[in-house]
This record gives sequence, structure tokens and C-alpha cells, in this order.
Amino acid sequence: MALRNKVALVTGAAMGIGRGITEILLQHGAKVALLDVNETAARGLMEVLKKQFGQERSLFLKCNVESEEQMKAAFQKTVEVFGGIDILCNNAGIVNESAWEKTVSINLVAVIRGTYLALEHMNKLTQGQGGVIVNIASMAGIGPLLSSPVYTATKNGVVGFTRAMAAASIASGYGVRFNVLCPSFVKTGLIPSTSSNMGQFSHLFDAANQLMEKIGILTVPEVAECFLELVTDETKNGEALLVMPKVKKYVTFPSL
Ligand SMILES: NC(=O)C1=CN([C@@H]2O[C@H](COP(=O)(O)OP(=O)(O)OC[C@H]3O[C@@H](n4cnc5c(N)ncnc54)[C@H](O)[C@@H]3O)[C@@H](O)[C@H]2O)C=CC1
Ligand SMILES: CC/C=C\C[C@H](O)/C=C/C=C\C=C\C=C\C(=O)[C@@H](O)C/C=C\CCC(=O)O
Repeated sequence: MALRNKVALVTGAAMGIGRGITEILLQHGAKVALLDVNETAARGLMEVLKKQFGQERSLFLKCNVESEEQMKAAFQKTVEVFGGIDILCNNAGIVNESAWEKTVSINLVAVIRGTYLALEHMNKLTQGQGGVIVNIASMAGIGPLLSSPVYTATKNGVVGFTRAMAAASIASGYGVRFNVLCPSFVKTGLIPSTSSNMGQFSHLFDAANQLMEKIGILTVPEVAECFLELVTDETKNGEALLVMPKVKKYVTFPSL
């Protein structure tokens, strides 16, 4: 898929991986709607993006992905301003084993909600133009992150949901591709500096840090490049791309 003038919507776009994905989309000529709950960070980023890419290429919409009403309004506004949606990146996520229901709500429920809302606009069976949805899971969507069982569950859920949606899309003729990106640790504000969010697993905080030291840490641009591959390569559908320092690998699942 060539990105020139394509319309993308990115959740959790104000910081970290979402910001990197937004920037790479703009660099390749797409228009981007940035959804985020953090208005201060997003407004600061918008100043930079408008200077760098022009006034009309990006749009910030304050949106908590946990709110169906706010999500619906943001998708509608994106269509009104940019004329449609070609690319969705469900990226917003948190790590919080204490507030585990909120973790499920943001990391999994909102991914499902975003996907269904985007399909209303993209599905070729209902007058859409097709497109591609890339969900940001984690290496913890493939194997267990011992300090964060609920986080692991949500990311496994995102991997399974994405693969099932890809199969459903092929079988139904939606004309929409679905892929999932599974990075190991990435240098962003999400990596906890204390064990306070780990709840009953706080004693395993050091073990998670040791794993991080062993595996190493990815940079945001490395992850954004992998996202770009999943969006632009039309042969990729139903794929889970695992990215670790010096490793980029399409995951092979058992065929049942
Ligand atoms: N940093 C890491 O090591 C890795 C992160 N990931 C995943 O990548 C995604 C992005 O993570 P990072 O960029 O690292 O995190 P981050 O904390 O740097 O950025 C997350 C962004 O999402 C926004 N956000 C959080 N809750 C929201 C909500 N309810 N509604 C709207 N926006 C919300 C935040 O305001 C922030 O801008 C997450 O899904 C995370 O699970 C996956 C693998 C590794
Ligand atoms: C504390 C949470 C911080 C960030 C969350 C983010 O999504 C990063 C996740 C990164 C790692 C996931 C780990 C998954 C672990 C496994 O799959 C284990 O079963 C095997 C662990 C390592 C194998 C590779 C190796 O030892 O070299």
C-alpha cells in the first residue's frame, strides 16, 4: 500500500511508540488523526508536526479509548476532516497489574472497539474502500512476562483477536488486512521505574528487569519501521511480527 494521502488513525499517539508511528506515517505522505487522553503531550507534539509536515496533514482528537462515545466521535471527526480511514493503529496501552480491569479495558477491550468502529468505515461490503489495521501487542503476546500476568493476557488476546479478524476478513470479503506487532522492551515511558504498578507481583519486578537487561531495549524508530512493513506490504495479512534487538521474525503458530 502506498501511503501518499492515505488517512491513518493512531491511538495513544502523543508519546512513545504511537508518536513514532505517527511520525513515520507523516514522513511517507499519509494524513494522521492522533487520538490520546494526554492533551498536554499531544498539543506539544502537534506544534512540532504542523511545522514539520504542514497544517493540514495531522489532527489531534482528545479521546480516552475506554469511552465508546469518545471513540465514535473521534472516528467520525476523522472521516469528516480527512474523507475516510485507510489505516488504523490500535496502539494505546498501559502496564498496571494493580488496576488490572483498567489494563484489560485499555489493552484489549478498546482494541476490539477501535477495530469494529474502523470496520464500519473500511469494510468493502458496506461501501468502504478497504485498508489495513495494525494492532500493537507485545512479545508478551507470544510468551509470558512473569511480572505481568494480566498484561500478558491482554496482549495474547490482541494477537488472537487480530489473527481471527484476518481470517474472518478473508472469508467474508471485507477487503481489510489485519496484522499484529509484538515488540520486546522498547525505550518509552511505559517501562516502569518502580514496582508500584505490579501489585501482588512486585517481588518479580527485578526478574523482569533482568530479562530486559538480557534481551536489550529497542528504540521507537526500530519499532516504527516494523509497523511500516506491516502496513505497506500487501502480502502480509494475519501476521504477528516479533521484533527484538537484532531479531525480526514472523511468528509461526501451530497449524491445527
Ligand atoms: N514500551 C514497551 O516496552 C512496549 C510497549 N508495547 C505496547 O506499545 C503500546 C504503546 O506503548 P508505549 O509507547 O511504550 O507507551 P507510552 O506510555 O510511552 O505511550 C502510551 C500512550 O498511550 C496513551 N494512552 C494511555 N491510555 C490511554 C487511553 N485510555 N486513551 C487514549 N490514550 C491513552 C498515553 O497518553 C500515551 O501517549 C502499548 O500498547 C504497549 O503495551 C509493546 C511492547 C513493548
Ligand atoms: C514490565 C512491563 C514492561 C514492558 C511491557 C512490554 O510489552 C514489553 C514486553 C517484553 C517482553 C516480554 C517477554 C516475554 C517473555 C517470554 O516469552 C518468556 O517466556 C521467554 C523469555 C525470553 C526468551 C528470550 C531469551 O531468553 O533470550
